[in-house]
Amino acid sequence: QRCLQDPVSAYRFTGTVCRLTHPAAVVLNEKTTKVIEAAFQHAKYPSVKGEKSLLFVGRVTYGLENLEIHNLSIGRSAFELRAGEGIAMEISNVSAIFRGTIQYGYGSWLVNLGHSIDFEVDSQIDLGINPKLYCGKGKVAADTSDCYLNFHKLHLHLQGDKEPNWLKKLFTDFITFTVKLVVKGQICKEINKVANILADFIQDTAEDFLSDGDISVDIGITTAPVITANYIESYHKGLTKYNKTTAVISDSAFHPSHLTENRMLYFWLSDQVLNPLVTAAHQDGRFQLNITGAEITVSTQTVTFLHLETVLLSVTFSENGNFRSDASLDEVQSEFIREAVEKIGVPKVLSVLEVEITRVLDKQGTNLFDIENPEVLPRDGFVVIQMDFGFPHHLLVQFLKRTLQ
Ligand SMILES: CCCCCCCC/C=C\CCCCCCCC(=O)O[C@H]1CC[C@@]2(C)C(=CC[C@H]3[C@@H]4CC[C@H]([C@H](C)CCCC(C)C)[C@@]4(C)CC[C@@H]32)C1
Repeated sequence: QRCLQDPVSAYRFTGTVCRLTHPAAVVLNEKTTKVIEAAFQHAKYPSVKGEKSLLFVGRVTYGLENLEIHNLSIGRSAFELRAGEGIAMEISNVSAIFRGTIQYGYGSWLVNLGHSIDFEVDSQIDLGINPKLYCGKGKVAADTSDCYLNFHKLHLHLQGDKEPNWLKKLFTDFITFTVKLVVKGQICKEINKVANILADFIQDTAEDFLSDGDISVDIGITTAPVITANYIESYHKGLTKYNKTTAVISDSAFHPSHLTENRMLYFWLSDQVLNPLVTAAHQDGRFQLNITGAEITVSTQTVTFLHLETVLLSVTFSENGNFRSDASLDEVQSEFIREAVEKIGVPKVLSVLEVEITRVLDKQGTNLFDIENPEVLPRDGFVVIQMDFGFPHHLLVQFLKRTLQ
């Protein structure tokens, strides 16, 4: 299913929503300088060659090779969420030294001369990027083509400055113009690559988190993310896949008012995501539980439990949380089952479910995230999971390793 243009109509097919508020973006932004550093260092600077014909005199050839970046340091990064537009980012006080080799020569019908010297350019740059988020191949993608570099300082040093001044004068403009052009082109291209690797990394991590064994969840997006001054919000299918069957969602009805803005990270999950997920887990034998040996007294009868599972399978819970039996049972049996379920079954199942959910969360690596005060809020037709978090350093290392592959 392709991305729907209109978010409101897309909400019907949206099983899960992720809202990242401004405080969360502040935490992520603290790592931006590391991401930008990776982009500068990972950029490849192509060689540049040119020649200029001089009438009746001959032609001058020149080229820039082996351009490398050294002594990179990134100042500070500031950002702003621009409603309905995107993210405005300013990375200031980027200082770096570019080193390379300049080839120059003179040729005519009479003589050909050539020489090369090493140069160093000491630079101070301010970087501006305005990422826009869009729907790219079913995932959130970033367009950072609105990218510019302001060079505050660009001092050229030729090899030991042993060369004559005329050479420096002749080539200073060429070298500084070419370094500006090559560096801007390569850095902005690298940043776009890194931004999309980051977006993919986050979505792949979320998809991996929701997959275990034969059960997986398709969190492809249903429409482009929405950006307000306070948050970034993405809309995902949330379709459970199990045994070659994929769940269907047609009217899950998300509304932005379902979420607040005082926590860092929100996940909105429709019951139409949770029900197929729990059903698949049950069919996959994840929730088998035998309770034997327990005794209860109903009226004057004491019955020993042999298999509560048998009793539970014949009991379903009604909408308001009370239970009703499937089969028509007489009064004593019905009371017996009520006691059995409420006094033994539910506490026992909850204690086991708590352990099982914690095991799954740990197995999926949740414990590796610095999650603070997570809350699970069941609502009518959906569940909200909200939390604060610290950005774990190991996650940045994992991401940068993927960037530098
Ligand atoms: C019991 C308590 C424990 C609970 C533990 C969690 C339980 C969760 C349960 C269910 C979860 C189910 C829902 C999962 C759906 C998640 C889908 C999901 O993965 O949603 C993500 C979609 C992409 C994105 C919008 C996002 C987050 C960050 C965004 C990125 C931030 C910066 C990125 C810029 C492009 C970087 C620019 C800087 C660069 C140097 C130029 C940006 C904006 C790209 C997009 C992502 C959320």
